[in-house]
Amino acid sequence: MTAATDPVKLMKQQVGKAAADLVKSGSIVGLGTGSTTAYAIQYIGERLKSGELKDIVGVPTSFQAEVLAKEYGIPLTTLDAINHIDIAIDGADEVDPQKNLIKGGGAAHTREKVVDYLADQFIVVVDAGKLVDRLGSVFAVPVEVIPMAVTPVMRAVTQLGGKPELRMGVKKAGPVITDQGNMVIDVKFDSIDDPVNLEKTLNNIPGVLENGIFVNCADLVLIGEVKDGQPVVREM
Ligand SMILES: O=C[C@H](O)[C@H](O)[C@H](O)COP(=O)(O)O
Repeated sequence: MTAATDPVKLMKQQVGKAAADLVKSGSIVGLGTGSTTAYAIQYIGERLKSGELKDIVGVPTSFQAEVLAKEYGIPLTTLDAINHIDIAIDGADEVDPQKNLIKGGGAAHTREKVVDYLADQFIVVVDAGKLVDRLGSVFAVPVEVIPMAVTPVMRAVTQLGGKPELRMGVKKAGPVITDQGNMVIDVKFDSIDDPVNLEKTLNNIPGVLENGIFVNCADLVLIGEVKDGQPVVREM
């Protein structure tokens, strides 16, 4: 693995590697999405290539994860072909002290939620900048919406006290389109006091497919930090 030099990249790389080290031979592995998980996927591939790891099969949570897994030689499967997932490794945009998460900065939270909740062990990999006292402090909640329902869903989340913004593409005119062909509304709340209920309330709005609040799901949160110029990984 090429060493990263940027401190944030270094933290992501170290924490991704630490999670990849927890994967055992013979496992079915949920492969998350994002820049941190990308390092875990890379390192799982390197362990497979070196023969240290054998008989791994991955379940990708996005087109990005699928492409990376193929690049690093990780065989893939689908949920139709398996009856469980041993371990899932995935990033997050915010993590609170109860290990509740906001995910979906890469618009992949719908498939991630399916895979991460199915896993016997779900490991979250983040750099220290993702830790918050209360969900919603910094990040908006990504809400995947079917295209014809964007306007009524924006109205409904405004009535709940949120400030909605349709996520727009970068280097692409128009809105971001998810792997499912839908759109994403980022909803900023001043404060999320009850993530358990907000997750359900958002998903009950007609036209919403899934939102990025993950509660009671993470088993282990690994945090990458740089201390005295050295990358370290600690458990939450
Ligand atoms: O949709 C994307 C995912 O939920 C990511 O896992 C999340 O946004 C964290 O990504 P990153 O590791 O790039 O910060």
